[in-house]
Amino acid sequence: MGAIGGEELMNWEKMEGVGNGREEKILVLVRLRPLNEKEIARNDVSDWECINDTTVLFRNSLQERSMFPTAYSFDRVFSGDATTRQVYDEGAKGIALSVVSGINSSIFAYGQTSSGKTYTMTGITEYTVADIYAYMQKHEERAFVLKFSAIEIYNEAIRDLLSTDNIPLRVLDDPEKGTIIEKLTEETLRDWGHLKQLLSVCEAQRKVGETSLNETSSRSHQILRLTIESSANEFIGKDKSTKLTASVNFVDLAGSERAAQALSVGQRLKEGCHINRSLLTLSTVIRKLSKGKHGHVNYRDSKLTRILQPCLGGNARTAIICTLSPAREHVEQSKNTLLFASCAKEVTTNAQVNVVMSDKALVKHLQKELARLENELRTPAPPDYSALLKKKDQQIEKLEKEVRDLIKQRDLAESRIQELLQAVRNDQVSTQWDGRQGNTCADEYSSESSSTKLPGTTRHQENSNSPSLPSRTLFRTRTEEEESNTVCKEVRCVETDESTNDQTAISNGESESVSGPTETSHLRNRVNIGSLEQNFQDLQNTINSLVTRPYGDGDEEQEVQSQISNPTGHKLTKSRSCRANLVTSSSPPAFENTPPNDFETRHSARPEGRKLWDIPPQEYGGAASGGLLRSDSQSSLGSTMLEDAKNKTSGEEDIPSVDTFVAGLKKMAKLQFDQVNGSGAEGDGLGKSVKSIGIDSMMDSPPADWPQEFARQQKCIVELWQACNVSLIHRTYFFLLFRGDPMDSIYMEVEIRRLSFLKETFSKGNPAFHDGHTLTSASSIKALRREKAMLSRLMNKRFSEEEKKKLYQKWGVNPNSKRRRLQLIHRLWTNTEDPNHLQDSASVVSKLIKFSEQGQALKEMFGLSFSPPKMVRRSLGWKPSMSSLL
Ligand SMILES: Nc1ncnc2c1ncn2[C@@H]1O[C@H](COP(=O)(O)OP(=O)(O)OP(=O)(O)O)[C@@H](O)[C@H]1O
Repeated sequence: MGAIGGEELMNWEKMEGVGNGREEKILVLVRLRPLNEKEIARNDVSDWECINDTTVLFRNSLQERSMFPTAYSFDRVFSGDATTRQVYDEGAKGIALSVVSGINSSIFAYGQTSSGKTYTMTGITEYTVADIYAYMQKHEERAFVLKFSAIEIYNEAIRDLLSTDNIPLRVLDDPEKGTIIEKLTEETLRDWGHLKQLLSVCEAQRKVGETSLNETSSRSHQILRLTIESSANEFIGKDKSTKLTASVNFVDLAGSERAAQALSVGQRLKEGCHINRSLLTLSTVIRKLSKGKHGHVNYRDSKLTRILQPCLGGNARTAIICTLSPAREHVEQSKNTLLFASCAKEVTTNAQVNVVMSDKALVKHLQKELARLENELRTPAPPDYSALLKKKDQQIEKLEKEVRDLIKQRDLAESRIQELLQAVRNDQVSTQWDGRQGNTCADEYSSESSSTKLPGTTRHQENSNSPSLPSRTLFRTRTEEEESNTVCKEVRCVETDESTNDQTAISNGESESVSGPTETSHLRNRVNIGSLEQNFQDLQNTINSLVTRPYGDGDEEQEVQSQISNPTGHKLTKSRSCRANLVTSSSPPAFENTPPNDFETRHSARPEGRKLWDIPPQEYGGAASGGLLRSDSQSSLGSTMLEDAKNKTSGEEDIPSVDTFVAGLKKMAKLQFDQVNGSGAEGDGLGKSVKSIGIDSMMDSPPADWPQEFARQQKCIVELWQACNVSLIHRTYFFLLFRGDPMDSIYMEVEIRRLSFLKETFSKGNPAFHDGHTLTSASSIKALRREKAMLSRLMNKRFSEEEKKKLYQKWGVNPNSKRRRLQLIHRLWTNTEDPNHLQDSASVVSKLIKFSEQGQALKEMFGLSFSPPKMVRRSLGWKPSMSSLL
């Protein structure tokens, strides 16, 4: 038995330059076994030849596949006549004996079944242990403790080979020790004889079975672990005592096999599957590690790799002995083994000397470290004052700027408060003045008992053909002076004449329309309230920004806020018309508990039991783009085509349906019809203004030069659409439905007047009120932008790639640009001069919203077409046909 001396070991370490935490590659040895008796008996020949100490050659004597031999190089190769002693001495010894220097080490045997793994590992284990004992004997100055444990992994279950229990053991992750096996027996060795006895126990316990390739085939992976702890005798029990501790693993893997070759069935087949699977995981781990330690390595995919993780790229020195069978029938398996060996030689490990300090030594070391740190703290490095000063200066400068900005904002807020107060005073004065006139909105609310016949009724009374309207009185139930000194009026409108049969005027939730001074005054009040709301909103925005400032002066903020919330010492309460603006407010406004009045109870504008801020914005008329108005009621008119249009347009993409559009048109026409007849509803700034700019002309028959007039009106409408940011879908519906028929004149007129009013209102920066919701220039732009985005999303659904390509080309859009679909939509309806552009725009949008272009047919379906008016009387000529529509 060869022995190793301490000096020899130390020399070897110096020579190799390892053991101090440097990386080294796994040592890969290849051992070719000689042909066995069976193989010789069947005249098998070996195609493998070790041409030198490091190269093995595959020489295919049959030359079936390649004319040329293949050479494989490794750290060391051993031919069939090499002994295990040679393999140990010239290969594995250096690695195995690192353990005595406190370095973990592992020796693996890898190869196909019957290639000689167990044969080799038995010898290697024996020689290593013998050398370790020899080393211990030569180093009496150190005290050694040897511990031994042994496991086998059989069918993915871990078994303690030193225990007769067959209970599988669990693998655990210990934060300090890493992967450990729970309840594993670890025997402290008494002597070499004791170890020999334990090794024979393991051999007896290990699962071995007969296969056609190996009579004593190992059916499990075996890991024998020898742990050596050593410390110098002179320091034992003393402060300076340190201990070296390391383990050497002897790993005899189960052999890879082909079920067909091993003729495996039943239990053997099952074993073979587990063996091959865990070996595959080992190969994968090795392959990944051979490419560098980047990314995830699947150690946890098998118990084998999980337990051997430190040996594979961790804190250990590792040698792998790859065993080959020379027989021709095993060529493929041998090549696979060499492939594994080639990968393994690229894997690096990082072995370190494992020094364990005694508790006393550790305390001493820590005390020393603590003293060093305390010393550092006592004499800190001088700070960089100039850099600190510079930083402080910058902070001061920033804060000064913030203060200047805040002062500016405070001044602005103060001036807005003044403006608001002035506006409120003016409003009060005008209300009082209007009250004296007896014809104003304030007058309408002035007395519960008085019943005043309105001047606006005169016209109807003159007209004997029209039914006379009932006299109505609108009255105010409370004012700010009378009740809560509110700045905005809390008003409600009720009919005094409950007995009247005429409910038409209020059936839409609208108030009575009157002309003359009453109308003017009411309108002025509305405008005043509208601009007050705007002021209030602006003011609130300013307040919000002031309140959220990070460096605000608390007193200043409070002062501003108290001025805003109580500028006249009164509590600010918004009128009902202000409520929509308060929907976004986080706290409920002061009228939260105001019960619905008679008017609201009877009409759906404010559902009972439901607060106004609970109502979703769309119920106020969500399409605030000056175009389509949403209608809850769906037209019963329709055919398959209409239904189709409805289903396709009002569904998934939230496209207003064509009947919603038609309902809006009809409503508008009805409103204007009522205006002209004096029986209509008011309460809508838009309707009133339309009337005030001369609705009567609508009753004229279409002019003789109607085609020219139609072109002029259409151009005018298209320009107004653009100016008022009208919905593209509205434009498309309108454009496709009204194509120049003389009967279109009424709708054309209505559209022009509506849009002219909107344009004028927007140009003054005022909001327009319509159908219970507020339209502003900004809100219409926003809504249009939303609609364009929605249409652009539909491009992919409605057009094929080819069609889209053509469209991009036609509309001058770069087909490669990122936002090409939106760019295209943005180009639609922009050129108001070019009829082709308009027609093309309508075509694109109609396809996107799946709207049929059969305008005339649809018009008839919706009842938008009517007989040419009989112009008997200017004021009545179109009324019968119009009535039939409404
Ligand atoms: N180098 C060698 N010289 C002489 N005989 C050998 C050599 N290697 C292996 N043998 C013999 O070959 C047979 C199979 O060897 P061994 O059991 O070690 O193979 P194995 O690779 O461990 O197989 P398995 O994976 O099936 O357990 C044994 O009888 C063994 O004695």
